[in-house]
Amino acid sequence: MGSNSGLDEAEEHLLAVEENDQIHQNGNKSSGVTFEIRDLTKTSDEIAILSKINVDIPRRVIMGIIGPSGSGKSTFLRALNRLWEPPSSTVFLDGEDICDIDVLQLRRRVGMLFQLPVMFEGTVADNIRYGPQLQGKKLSDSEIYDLLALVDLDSNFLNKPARELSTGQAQRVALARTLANGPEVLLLDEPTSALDPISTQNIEDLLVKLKKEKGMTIVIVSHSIQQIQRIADVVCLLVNGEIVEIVKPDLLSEAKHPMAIRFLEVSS
Ligand SMILES: Nc1ncnc2c1ncn2[C@@H]1O[C@H](COP(=O)(O)OP(=O)(O)OP(=O)(O)O)[C@@H](O)[C@H]1O
Repeated sequence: MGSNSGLDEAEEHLLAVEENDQIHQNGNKSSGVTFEIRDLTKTSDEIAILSKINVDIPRRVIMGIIGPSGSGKSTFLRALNRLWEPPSSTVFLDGEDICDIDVLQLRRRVGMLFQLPVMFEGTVADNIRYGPQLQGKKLSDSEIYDLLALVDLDSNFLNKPARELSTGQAQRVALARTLANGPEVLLLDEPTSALDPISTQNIEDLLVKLKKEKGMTIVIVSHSIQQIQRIADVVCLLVNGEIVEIVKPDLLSEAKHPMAIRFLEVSS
């Protein structure tokens, strides 16, 4: 399925997600597509890492990306904010080729969170102030309180040394730091794989809240099919650099690609 042919049903599903009333009610922007990805291909030493990826990521949805190790999930995610530079005219954000967008501007609009949060020197407040400061904007304490509240941390965290946080707390501060830039899109690469179940649930609840209350578009790579089924509206299954299925998470068991079936069998 190199060119993702035969995905008509999935495209219909994506349109249905997009048409969802709740999605229309949130945020100020008109509904539609956040990312359009057209024939996104990457090869290394003649091996296809991404192979003719064609997919639209609708606004205000959580899209889960799953697939076997080495199938290209992180590479795909990194292409969306140019941590890996995609070929021009393959990834469009709000209709604009991302290669034509200033890279710092793009990364403010498309924030990213990794598996392990990296805290900068200084306090939690210093970390959260960092991004806006680069744009010459100084966040007030009350703006930082609001961001901390959004990630369910109380105001006592403001002056804590960031390096003394637990991994779960640090991941939430990393999320607040990303949100301080006011992104439209969040990319998450296995954001909870280093966290305990309660911290994991906190982050999952937060992502759903950010989609519903802030109208954000979220793309999350996860090794946990259960996690994707809990929070995603739509899921892409990547195998050998190809999208072989785009389905509603509760229909994953109906995947038809042999590698997809094998992956789902061993993952559930
Ligand atoms: N910079 C690079 N240069 C060459 N090959 C790379 C590079 N980055 C990744 N790869 C290769 O591309 C393939 C896809 O890697 P990627 O990290 O995107 O997979 P993944 O699905 O995220 O894997 P995992 O689930 O193990 O994190 C792998 O075979 C990897 O070795």
